[in-house]
Amino acid sequence: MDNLQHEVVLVVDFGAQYSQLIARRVRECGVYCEIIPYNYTLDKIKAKNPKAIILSGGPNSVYAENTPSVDEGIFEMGIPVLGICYGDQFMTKALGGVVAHAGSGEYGKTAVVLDNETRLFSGLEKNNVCWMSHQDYAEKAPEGFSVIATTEECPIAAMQNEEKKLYGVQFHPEVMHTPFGKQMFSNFLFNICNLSGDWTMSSFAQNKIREIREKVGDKNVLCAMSGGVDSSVAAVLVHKAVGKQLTCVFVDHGLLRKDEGDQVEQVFKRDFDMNLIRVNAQDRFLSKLKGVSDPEKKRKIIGEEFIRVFEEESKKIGHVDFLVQGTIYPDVVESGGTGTSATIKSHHNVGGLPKDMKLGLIEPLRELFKDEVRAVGEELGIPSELVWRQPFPGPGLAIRVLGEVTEEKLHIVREADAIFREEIAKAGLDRSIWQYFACLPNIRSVGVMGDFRTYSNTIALRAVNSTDGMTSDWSHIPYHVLDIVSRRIVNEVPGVNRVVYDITSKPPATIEWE
Ligand SMILES: Nc1ncnc2c1ncn2[C@@H]1O[C@H](COP(=O)(O)OP(=O)(O)OP(=O)(O)O)[C@@H](O)[C@H]1O
Ligand SMILES: O=c1[nH]c(=O)c2[nH+]cn([C@@H]3O[C@H](COP(=O)(O)O)[C@@H](O)[C@H]3O)c2[nH]1
Ligand SMILES: NC(=O)CC[C@H](N)C(=O)O
Ligand SMILES: [Mg+2]
Repeated sequence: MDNLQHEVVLVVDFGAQYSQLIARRVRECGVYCEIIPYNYTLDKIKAKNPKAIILSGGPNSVYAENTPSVDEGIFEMGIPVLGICYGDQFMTKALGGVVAHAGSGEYGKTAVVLDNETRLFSGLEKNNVCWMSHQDYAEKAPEGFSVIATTEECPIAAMQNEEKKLYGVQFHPEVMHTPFGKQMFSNFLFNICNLSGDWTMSSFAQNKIREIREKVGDKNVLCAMSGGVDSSVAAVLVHKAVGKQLTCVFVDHGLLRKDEGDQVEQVFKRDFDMNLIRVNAQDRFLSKLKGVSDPEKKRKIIGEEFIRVFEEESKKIGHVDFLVQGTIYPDVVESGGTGTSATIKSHHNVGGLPKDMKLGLIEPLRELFKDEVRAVGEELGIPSELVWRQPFPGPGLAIRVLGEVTEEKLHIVREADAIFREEIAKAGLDRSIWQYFACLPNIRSVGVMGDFRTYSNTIALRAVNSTDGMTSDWSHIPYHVLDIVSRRIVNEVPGVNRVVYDITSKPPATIEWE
């Protein structure tokens, strides 16, 4: 993102589970926000010209050895700093206060008394509820700080030094369970930091288009186009920037849903005035995946094979320098790409990329969450049917067939998935469920059909609600819909005798099974 264009707030990530939620809350207020790892140097931080810094929570204790710390020079930059939980404890210790292990921790919803005469809590109810998750606490605030919130267990639930514009809260305003969190962020950004809120999707799109045009010049660009939301939005941005220098390449890797290849081609030709090449690469992907059952290996093989296809296509076009991908922020976070987050799974387009790649990458959506991508899509006038299409992962059915991928298993999961999608649409639920699909868990079990014993496959159905794919709840599909889906799958898909419904949220599970 070009920092010169927007006011920027930085979130220093101390390894919290939900640093990205802090960034979301800030962006929801119309302020651009980026997450940086705690070991960023002061020079690098200053180069981003932040208007404020927020310190995240984290699993460590500040009084232990070798715990994450950020350059304390940030407290001297003259910009407002807000510490959250571990971030609050870090600030307390760094500025001469005392942090200790509390007798008992506080977890979950907690009653809190706020000083609503302060700028941070202005307009809020004095007796309020916040969400806590800590076992350490600030025993003594640093000099110059006053206490502005308390809970029963925590004498310093929030503190401030107005003169230095430093603020700390022990609770988590970024989670929905702190109902006043959003207002508190807004108070911080607008009352305290005096920001204007200049982050809008239309300014984002215009800046990106200009940036891409400058970067590409008169070179040629190839766009990895899946027919999904992210790559469609990325392609339209790049097309607006460089027009005919762009060629889109859609790879049919044999891991697509039923009839998807033809549908993508049709929709693309109908809705976009761009060049599209469809590459039929079913055999080469399947042969590379033969005998491989480890999910991370599968992802990396697919990621690499995608790039090899793009490289071959770019040679055919001649003089292609850049590859556009619809990579979005959660792909980067989950692939361990922010520097502090753990690798959950290597998204084929980030952690799965080969090291010796020759094409330069253009990823205009790399900092955006899914809902923001959709907002950009609407801004650009992309048809809403496409903008609101449910996500489909690049490695496709290969990560929905657990274990080794074979033609036969792909056929089973593809047919089951088609039935599930058809019934969801019939029930009018296709817009209200964020993502829904069938998966083949590689389990066989005993059944009885027509008086015969069967020993066949289980299909697992998964349906979730989410806004950005980072967290999700399983969706409460009515029983009568599940009932018809189950009966149809067992009756119509040979090789299946059992259907189960996945009722885990994310976390602790993930949306896809691999
Ligand atoms: N079959 C494919 N052919 C070409 N490129 C692909 C294909 N599948 C995925 N990609 C590339 O990988 C990127 C990431 O895939 P991902 O599924 O996250 O995004 P998407 O398909 O564009 O959107 P959605 O999340 O809505 O499915 C895509 O944006 C695209 O650049
Ligand atoms: O393009 C992609 N390449 C991948 O490798 C990949 N893995 C997961 N997903 C999609 O990301 C969202 C979050 O999925 P998980 O909870 O399974 O991590 C869900 O929407 C998943 O479908 C992927 N998309
Ligand atoms: N959520 C957090 O940031 C926890 C901070 C610290 N580990 C504590 O237990 O108090
Ligand atoms: Mg996709």
